[in-house]
Amino acid sequence: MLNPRRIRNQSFSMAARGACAALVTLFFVFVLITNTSNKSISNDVVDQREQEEGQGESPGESSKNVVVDDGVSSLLERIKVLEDELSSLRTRMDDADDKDGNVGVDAVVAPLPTTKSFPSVRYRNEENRKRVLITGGAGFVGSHLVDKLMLDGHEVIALDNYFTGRKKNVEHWIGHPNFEMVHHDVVNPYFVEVDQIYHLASPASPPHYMYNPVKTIKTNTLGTINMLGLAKRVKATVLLASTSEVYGDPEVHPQPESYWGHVNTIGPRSCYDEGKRVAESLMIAYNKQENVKIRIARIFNTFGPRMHMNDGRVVSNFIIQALQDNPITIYGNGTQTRSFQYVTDLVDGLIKLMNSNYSAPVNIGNPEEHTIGQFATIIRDLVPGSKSEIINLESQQDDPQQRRPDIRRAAEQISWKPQILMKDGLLKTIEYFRAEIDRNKRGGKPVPEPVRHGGLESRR
Ligand SMILES: O=C(O)[C@H]1O[C@H](OP(=O)(O)OP(=O)(O)OC[C@H]2O[C@@H](n3ccc(=O)[nH]c3=O)[C@H](O)[C@@H]2O)[C@H](O)[C@@H](O)[C@@H]1O
Repeated sequence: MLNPRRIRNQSFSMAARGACAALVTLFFVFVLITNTSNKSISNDVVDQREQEEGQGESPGESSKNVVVDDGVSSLLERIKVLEDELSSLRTRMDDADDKDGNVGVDAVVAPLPTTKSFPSVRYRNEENRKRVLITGGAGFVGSHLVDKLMLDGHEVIALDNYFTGRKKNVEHWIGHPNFEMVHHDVVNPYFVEVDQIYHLASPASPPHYMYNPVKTIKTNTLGTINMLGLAKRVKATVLLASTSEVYGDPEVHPQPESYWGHVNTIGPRSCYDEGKRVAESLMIAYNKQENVKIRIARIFNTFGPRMHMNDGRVVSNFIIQALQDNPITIYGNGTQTRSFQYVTDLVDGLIKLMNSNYSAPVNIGNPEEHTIGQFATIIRDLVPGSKSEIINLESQQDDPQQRRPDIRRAAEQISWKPQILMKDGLLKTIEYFRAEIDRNKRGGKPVPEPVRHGGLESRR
């Protein structure tokens, strides 16, 4: 960054140096002319003598003496002016001393910006390096996918409209020659030459997707059409981040991909559930009709670092509550179940699916299932010394009562199964939120209250 004070003092210093140089030059000129004038004066004496001795006067000689005298005095005047100018510049430079008590030009030299360093990435030649587009690339899952693909040596373009994504999640790659962050909303078309498209853009937390249900539907329908249109044009493979929510409040347990689901088309969750169901239909239609290469991942509950503090989902809510000794809020009686996977397992599954030849939907989730009541106790026990009580609040409308993925297809088709135990993932996530809370407190910012379903102002 250019430092205005530094620039100002540099110009003072240049002016001062200029004035000094002028003074020195004038001094030498003065000495030279003075010598010449002395010579002239002594010549005059000789001339006068010669005149007295009867030799003729040279008419120019006496007038030359007058000119020399005038030149000397004007030079002296000029030197005086320059001395004054120099002294005024010195005063102005002293006035510009910085507030830390440092003095003059030396004090205001700010350090130049250092070159940013990046995590080291694998080298790939042109043939093996893919150009990859990730919609929702600055979001919780998207940013972990960016990390994995970048470290693996690919070129990544991340699109995000920053509704729930944050630049902070990918800032460690900004400026890297293989990475590009683009502010763009997928409801508008986007054109770029790529080999693969991971289409993740959409709010995924219930309070976020219920905040603007029309936009949620547009993102999942128009956004998916735009990405499929792009894939068709540039012959890219497109992967849709679908969801376990396509199964609704399931009547089959655990849920295999063959289960059609149980969704309330007019309930508060339908903007997301039906949005993703249409997105899956669009994928299949573009595949059948236009030959677009497609992959469909049905993602089950996922957690990890970079979840938003006000994400509102159960993992972030419970951890933030436990870390601050606030009541842990169970919606309903806590008998509803979920199965939680750590985000790096999900990212591995997405990449394996993308690089497979499999076009039908695949569940990606960890089958380790707990009731929400049990989960509250697990989290509190993992936060040493937490004094949080566990309380029950009103239940959420259409809240799925049981959820657990059948992951046999993932094992068979893409050789994937989760590697991280839920507890190990939770410990990492607790440390992440602990650091976030400390950072907020140090910055004097309030720690956001956990958001309830419908807790964000709905847009009417
Ligand atoms: O985490 C995810 O990956 C999934 O999260 C949500 O689905 P949901 O299972 O309803 O997620 P949460 O809001 O985390 O709720 C899980 C359960 O915890 C309960 N809950 C949540 C928050 C809270 O403070 N207390 C609480 O009891 C909810 O009522 C629900 O029964 C999204 O709708 C899915 O698309 C997404 O895949």
